[in-house]
Amino acid sequence: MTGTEAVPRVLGATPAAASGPEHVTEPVAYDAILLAGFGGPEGQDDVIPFLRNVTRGRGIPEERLEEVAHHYRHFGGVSPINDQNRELKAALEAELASRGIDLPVLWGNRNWDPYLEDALAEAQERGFTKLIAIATSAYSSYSSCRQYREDFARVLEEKGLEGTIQIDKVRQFFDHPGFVEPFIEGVRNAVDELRERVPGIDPATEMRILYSTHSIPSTDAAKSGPAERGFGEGGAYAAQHLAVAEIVSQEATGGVIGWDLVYQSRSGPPSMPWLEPDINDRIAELPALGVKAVIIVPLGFVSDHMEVLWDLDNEAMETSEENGLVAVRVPTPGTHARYVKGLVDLVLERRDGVPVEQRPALTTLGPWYDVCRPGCCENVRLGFKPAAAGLAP
Ligand SMILES: CC1=C(CCC(=O)O)c2cc3nc(cc4[nH]c(cc5[nH]c(cc1n2)c(C)c5CCC(=O)O)c(CCC(=O)O)c4C)C(CCC(=O)O)=C3C
Ligand SMILES: [Fe+2]
Repeated sequence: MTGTEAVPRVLGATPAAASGPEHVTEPVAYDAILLAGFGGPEGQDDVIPFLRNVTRGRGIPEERLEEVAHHYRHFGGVSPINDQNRELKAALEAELASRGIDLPVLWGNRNWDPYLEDALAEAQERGFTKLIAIATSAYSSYSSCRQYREDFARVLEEKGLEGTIQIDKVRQFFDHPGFVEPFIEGVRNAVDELRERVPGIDPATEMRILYSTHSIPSTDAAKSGPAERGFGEGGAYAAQHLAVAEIVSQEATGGVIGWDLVYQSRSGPPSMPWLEPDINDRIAELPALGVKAVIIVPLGFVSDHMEVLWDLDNEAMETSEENGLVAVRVPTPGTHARYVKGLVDLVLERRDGVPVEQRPALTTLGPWYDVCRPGCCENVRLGFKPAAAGLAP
């Protein structure tokens, strides 16, 4: 700490995240923000081509694809994710305007229209050469960080824009207050709601908080984040979720209510290990512990996309009911004012080259890196691919 300002760093600073080549503290004159989304289908005809885009070369079993296609078909073939990103883009533009910041927002997706290619074409047309990307994913792993960076590099290469357009990326923001505070508020509200719905309930013994995130293959998890920091089997991915869950529990309940980190939306062949326990398996164990009500927190997700609507609001809710539990699902950050403000702060942090000591982070793991090391979050199954926004090898 420099002592200039009280930064809300609940657990104090950690040497591992201290200033180094992974943090950029030189100001950069960015031309625009690149909002990089996942993308989703917007009609029945889009469903299969979209799923082909997502799963190309991944070895996802046919039955799993049919199952996921069914989730989309249930909602008319429309994923909510594109509208959520349209709303986020509008909210970012309003926040930027209200703060007098002149940075246009270009939106492009990895897997569906509008594509990253379209956003880059627009950047080229408008003569932009320095973009700061916000990917709609908060944690470190292949799927939630590196895959975005590889796609930036691929599109720049395909368009012959390497060396002309620079794409930087804001740090993974899992422990930024703008991302975490909406969850704290959501858990507080959920506790109040459950007290009303289950009169006389004892939160300490009869409530449980389940922090849920996307399962990923165990090999991807082990490779998430820099190996040097020794995060163990679950890698930075599991460590980050555990640290954020701890903070949310402390801030929202004083640590009184018991909690677990659980996983959802497993894919891949059954023979391949993915992170566990599955949320539904954990829910089924809770009645035997005396639990009567469960608070489901979609801690791994920035908005209410398909995995939240289907796997939590449908499946996990049904499992809770079957097990005689009252359940509440907490909102995702979505377009919460604190989240939107936080994303703009993350952009300014890079534009202005804010010293690391002044960057807010609520866990000892962060503030996370601006530029990743060469092998960070590499996918061992798919092999090495070049990635933008990284340190030179
Ligand atoms: C960590 C993670 C996030 C980040 C969490 C976050 O920050 O949001 C995320 C986000 C998303 N994943 C999404 C959709 C899909 N993901 C799939 C497949 C996979 N996801 C994986 C992981 C993640 N995925 C993995 C390891 C696979 C296996 C294939 C592979 O190794 O790459 C498949 C194929 C079918 C299947 O296998 O399930 C689909 C359709 C959507 C759009 C939802 C909508 O339309 O609303 C979003 C935002
Ligand atoms: Fe996914």
